[in-house]
Parts: sequence; structure tokens; C-alpha cells
Amino acid sequence: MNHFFKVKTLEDVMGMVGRFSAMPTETVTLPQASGRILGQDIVAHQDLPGFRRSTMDGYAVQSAATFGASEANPAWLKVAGTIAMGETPCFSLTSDEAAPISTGGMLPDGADSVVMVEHTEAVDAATVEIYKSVAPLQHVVDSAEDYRQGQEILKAGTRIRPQESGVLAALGKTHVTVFKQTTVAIISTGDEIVPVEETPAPGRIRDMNSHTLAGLISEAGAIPLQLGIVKDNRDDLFDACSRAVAMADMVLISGGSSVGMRDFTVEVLSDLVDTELLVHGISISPGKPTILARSGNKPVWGLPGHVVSAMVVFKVVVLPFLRKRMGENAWASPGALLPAILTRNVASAQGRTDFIRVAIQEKEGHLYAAPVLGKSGLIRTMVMAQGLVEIGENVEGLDKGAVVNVRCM
Ligand SMILES: Nc1nc2c(c(=O)[nH]1)N[C@H]1C(S)=C(S)[C@@H](COP(=O)(O)OP(=O)(O)OC[C@H]3O[C@@H](n4cnc5c(N)ncnc54)[C@H](O)[C@@H]3O)O[C@H]1N2
Ligand code: MOO
Repeated sequence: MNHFFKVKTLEDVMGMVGRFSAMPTETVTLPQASGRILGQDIVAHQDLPGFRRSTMDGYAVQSAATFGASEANPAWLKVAGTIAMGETPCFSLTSDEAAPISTGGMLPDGADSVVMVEHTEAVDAATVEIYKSVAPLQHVVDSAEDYRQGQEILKAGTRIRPQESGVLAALGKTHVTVFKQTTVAIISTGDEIVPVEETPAPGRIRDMNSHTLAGLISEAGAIPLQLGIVKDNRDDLFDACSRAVAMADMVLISGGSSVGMRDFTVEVLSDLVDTELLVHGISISPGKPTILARSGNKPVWGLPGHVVSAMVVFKVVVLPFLRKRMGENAWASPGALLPAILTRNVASAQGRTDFIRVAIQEKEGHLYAAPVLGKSGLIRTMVMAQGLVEIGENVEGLDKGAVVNVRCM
């Protein structure tokens, strides 16, 4: 019997992620690091912001001097020197003094809070009335309130989002160590597949998988390399795969993963340099005829040809391997999960993990997940869907009204 039927569970396959190591690291400039995966731990070498800083326009004071102050019973304070932005005040504040300060200005020694300007009235150049009391540190960011010197800020493996770029900037990191960008080669196979610019003759269809997969790879932060279409010919596929393995860090081959007469993928993957066939068949639907081989340290995938199956397999199986290879420490995270109410019963076979495409609808403040039914060759079903719902292998189905977690896409 064909070993196609020796399917592995999704859990078994996920257990193989550890067989692949992360990319090496490199140093890039801070703007280039945006969206990349951090390759070093970041520890604060200084307090942030590093000085006691006003968050309002007003007067720097000692909070105790304002206790009990009100419109009816204002506190009278002497105006001390003014505070220039970006400068260290050259005076200390005493308990009967206030100093005009702008948002972002540095509080003088002795001051622990700021009264907003709208709660004050300058009586003359030397005196100000305070109409409202402030608590210690009110309207102030303290010297180490953001981060304290020595504190661990970011761990290697963190994706550098805009906020991470911000903290790296605050620490003066002009250069950052990140994992090298992962390139993923895409090969579409099939005599019936033609490039987008061609008008397909009867019996042929345009190559969708190169484009859906390229989009998914870019979305993950890796670089897609579209290597085009290879005919159903063992030698052509072997040459294309060998080239792909040499030039990329991961390879995706779509089509030819099943058990048909012309399906050479498993044979070719078994013949690659330093190769090991790890998976041929996963107990998931769609996507059962998925192949995974290891060529050196590079995962090489045979994805099912059906456009939906290839996309779903990428999302639920390939992506964790890609993230691991990219150096991301949250590789196992399924991303954003949105709780929603299922709009109809969904059947599912036991012993297999099903992924149902769903459209997310909002009605009267509630989110609903409406299953989008259709065969896995229909791109329409992905266009209509905004997420996937997983039905575990030991679950027979889900009932209408059940709250499900939608994996957004
Ligand atoms: N006897 C059996 N036949 C099939 C089984 C099975 O268990 N027993 N499994 C079915 C399932 S499930 C899937 S999924 C497919 C997977 O087949 P392959 O990976 O070998 O893919 P192909 O046969 O090459 O193509 C399937 C389908 O997808 C179209 N295709 C392929 N590449 C592209 C592309 N780049 N862009 C758009 N469409 C593409 C292709 O024309 C076929 O229609 O096997 C079932 N068969
Ligand atoms: O498993 Mo196939 O990938 O359902 O369509």
C-alpha cells in the first residue's frame, strides 16, 4: 500500500518544528529592523526617560504645598525661575515655590508634581494662585517610570513592531541584531497550470498558488521567490527543487502531493541532497496529502494543489515552521483568535482535525462565524472568508450557537 495513507497527526507534525534551526543573525540599521525578528536580548543600559518629566503645561510644585487648595482657598506660591525645554533647571524648588513648566520639561530638584495651568492664575510676575491640589508624581513621568536601568526590555525572537522600534530608538540603538531574512521558494507544478499572463486553453487554469503563497509568505515577514511553473516531469521537478533548495531557506511545491500517476513530488523530495522524508499525509482537512522533507536544515514542503488546501496548510502547518526558521519565539502562536458564535451546525469526522472557513458577521453587537461551504478547489470560499475555525480530531462536530475561536486571516 502507498505510504500516503500513513498519515501523521497535526500534533506529531508540530513536534517536528524543533528539527529545524533558526536563521543566522546580522546587524542592520534601526529603520531596516522594522518588522524583523530581534536576534539579541535588549537590556536597559539607562533609566527611561532618565529624568523627571512633566506631562502637562503648568507649574512644577511640591505636592504638599497644594494640599487643601481650592477655588475658594487657593495656595499662594512664589514663582521661581523658568524652566527651558531640553535644559536642566539651574535651581531647586522650595515648598513655597512654583515654576512654570511646559509638557516634556524637566522638573527642578525639589518638585514632585505639576499643577495644570488651567488650575492656576498668575497674580503677578512673582506670585501664582493654585486652585487645585495635586498628589505626588501627578502629571509627571518619573525618571525610571518607563524602564529602570538593568531591566530586561526585549527578548531575542521578538518581532520588531513599531512600539519595539520606539523603545530601541529611546535607548539610542542605531543598529540592531536581527535574524537574517528568510527566503521561501515557490514552485507550482502541473501540465495544466499556465502563468497569469496566458489565456488558458481548455483544460488548463492559471497559476493561483504561486500568488496566494507569495502573499502568505510576505504577510509572515519572509521573502517569497516565485520560481514559476514546472511540468509534470520528474527530472524537471528534481532540477527545479535542487535549485530552490540551493537558493532559498525553505521551499514550497504546490501540486503533485497526492497519489496520482503523475505525482512525482515525494520521489523528488526523497532524492534531494541530504534529505529525509518526514511526513507524507497529515490527518487534517483540507490538506491531507501534505509532504514535508528536510534537506539539510531546510524544510521542503509538498502542498496539495487545490488552492484552498495549499493556503490552509500554509496557515496551520507551514507557518509555525517558517516562524521558527525566522527566529521568532512565538512560532507556535496561532495569531489573533476572535471569539464568535457559530451560525449553523458543522459536521466533522473523528480522527481528523478540520479547518472550516468562516465569514465573520456583526449583528447587534455580537460577532458571528458563518461557515463558508465549498470544495477546496474554489478560491471563492477563501475570498468570502475572514477566518478559520479548528475542529479538533476528537470532536464530532460543532453545534449552531457554540462559541468558537476564529483564527483571523
Ligand atoms: N484517489 C485520491 N485522489 C485524491 C486524494 C485522495 O486521497 N485519493 N486526495 C485529494 C485531495 S484531498 C487533494 S487536496 C488533491 C491534492 O492533489 P495534488 O497535491 O496531487 O495536486 P494536483 O493533483 O496537482 O492538483 C489538485 C488540483 O489543484 C489544481 N492546482 C494545482 N496547482 C495549482 C496552481 N498553482 N494554481 C491553481 N490550481 C492549481 C489542479 O489543477 C487540480 O485541480 O488530491 C486529491 N486527489
Ligand atoms: O485535503 Mo484536500 O487538501 O481536502 O482538498
